[in-house]
Amino acid sequence: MKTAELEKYKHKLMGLIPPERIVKVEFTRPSREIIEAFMELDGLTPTVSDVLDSMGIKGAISASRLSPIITGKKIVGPAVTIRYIPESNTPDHGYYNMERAKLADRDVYAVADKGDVAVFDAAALGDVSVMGGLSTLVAKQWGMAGNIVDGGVRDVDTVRKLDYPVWSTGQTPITGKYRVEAMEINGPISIAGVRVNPGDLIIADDSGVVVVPGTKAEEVLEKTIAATKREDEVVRLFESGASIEEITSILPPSKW
Ligand SMILES: O=C([O-])CC(=O)C(=O)O
Ligand SMILES: [Mg+2]
Repeated sequence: MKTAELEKYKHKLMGLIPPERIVKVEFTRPSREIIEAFMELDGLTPTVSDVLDSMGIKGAISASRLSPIITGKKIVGPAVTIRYIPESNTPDHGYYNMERAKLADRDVYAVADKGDVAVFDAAALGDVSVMGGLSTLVAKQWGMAGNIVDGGVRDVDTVRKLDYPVWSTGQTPITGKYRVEAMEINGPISIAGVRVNPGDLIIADDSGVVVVPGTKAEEVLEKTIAATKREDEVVRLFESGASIEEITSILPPSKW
């Protein structure tokens, strides 16, 4: 990216990644209204996962694959992305030659808007960290909604103390410094086999993570509200002792 376009972010960028590896800083995000409407719903990721199934979209990832570091959290926000690949040298080279580490997490927060979700494609290297306590402090301070890390996270106690929502492949003491290299900010990435473009809507809770294509966010919201209402009605009918005929009549057969 041209340095001129990054001028606006100059006061926050730490220069952790060469500027030409920042693909874009402007892109369309789902509106605040859509995000808030999703946030109000209970049982969120399972219902959205069903809706994506019905629309033929691959977007859901289980919590056993990307696990919440703090349970009981729910986040909804537009994705900003960062992609890592492994270094070929062992870390000794980096330490011995006092090389600069190639983690760029704080630069992805620097080009994000408040309420964005930082999504890390770290090649599913769960034993190697691409963020920790310092990273969490910066992300929280700058108003990120949370992080989704297909890779490792360390300083887990600090992440919990700062009460910042993070889902990850692994938790580890082993740093990614000199083990991985940040290749791109805000390009398309994949996490757990699911594609993420910047501006896609990320939804995460205790059941897992779903990725909703940005352009489909409104349609998915409408369908999710309708499905949630149907399920709430089933619960109400069960609790009020309604007949099985009555209950099954309001749900599509696929629900059973
Ligand atoms: O080395 C790392 O993985 C990053 C780290 O500890 C931090 O952000 O505090
Ligand atoms: Mg640390």
